[in-house]
Amino acid sequence: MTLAVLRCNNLVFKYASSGFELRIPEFSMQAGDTVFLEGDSGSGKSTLLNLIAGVLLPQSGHVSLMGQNLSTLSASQCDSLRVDHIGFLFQQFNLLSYLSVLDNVTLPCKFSKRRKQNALMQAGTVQQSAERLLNALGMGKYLNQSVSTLSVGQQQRVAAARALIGQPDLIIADEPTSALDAGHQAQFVQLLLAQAAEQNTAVLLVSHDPGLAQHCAKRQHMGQWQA
Ligand SMILES: Nc1ncnc2c1ncn2[C@@H]1O[C@H](COP(=O)(O)OP(=O)(O)OP(=O)(O)O)[C@@H](O)[C@H]1O
Repeated sequence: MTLAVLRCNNLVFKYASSGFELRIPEFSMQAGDTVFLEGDSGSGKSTLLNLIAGVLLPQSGHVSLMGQNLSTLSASQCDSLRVDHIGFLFQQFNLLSYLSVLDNVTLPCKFSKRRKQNALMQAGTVQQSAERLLNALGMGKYLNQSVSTLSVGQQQRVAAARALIGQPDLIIADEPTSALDAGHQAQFVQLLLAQAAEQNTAVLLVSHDPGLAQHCAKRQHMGQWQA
C-alpha cells in the first residue's frame, strides 16, 4: 500500500475562546490527488489548513503528513516536515518585495534540504529548476526583475513557482485566485494543476468560487463533515 500524503482521523479541534468546534472523521489525500475544498465563511477551512500545517494541534484524533503524526513532533520537527513536504500558496502571495523573481522562487530550497535535492535532480541547479517552472508558468522573461514591479497575476505565478519548487508532496492553495480577475482565475488554476501533475504533487485548493471545482478530481464540502 502506498503512503498517504495526508491523513486526518477522528479530528476534533475546539477554540476555547469562541467555542467553535471542528470535527473531521476522515480525510486523506494520496500522491497527485487534487481536492477542491469549499464551505461557507466561518465553516472552518482555515482552521483545517492550520491543523494540516501543524500550526494548530487537535484535542483528539490526529493529522499525519507522509505517515508522521504531527502531534508527536516537536515544534522544530514539525517546521522541517512542513517545509520539506508542503508548498503554500496564499491569497496575498507573501513574496519578498526586495528579492528578484528567481530569488523568491528558490527560497524554499534554502530552508529544506529535501526540496533542494529534488530541485537538483529535476534540473542541474536550483536556479535552473526555478527557471524551468517560471518558463512553464509564462514568467521566463522576468527572472531577474524585482517582484514589486510585477502585476498581480504575474506575482501569483511567481508564488505558484515557489510553492512547486523542489517537488513538495502537497500544495495548500488558500484562495489563490481571489486577487485575479475572472478571466485569469481558471487559467491560473489550470497552469498550477498542470505543473503539480507533472511532478505528482497533490493539491488542496480552497476557494469560494465553485466554478474552479471542475479542475480538481475531487470535491469536499466542509458541510459534509458537519452533517
Ligand atoms: N483564533 C481563533 N480563536 C477563536 N475562534 C476562532 C479563531 N479563528 C477562527 N475562529 C472561529 O472559528 C470559526 C472558523 O473560522 P475559520 O477562519 O477556520 O473559517 P473559514 O471557513 O476559513 O472562514 P472564511 O471562509 O471566512 O475564511 C469561525 O467561527 C471563527 O470565528
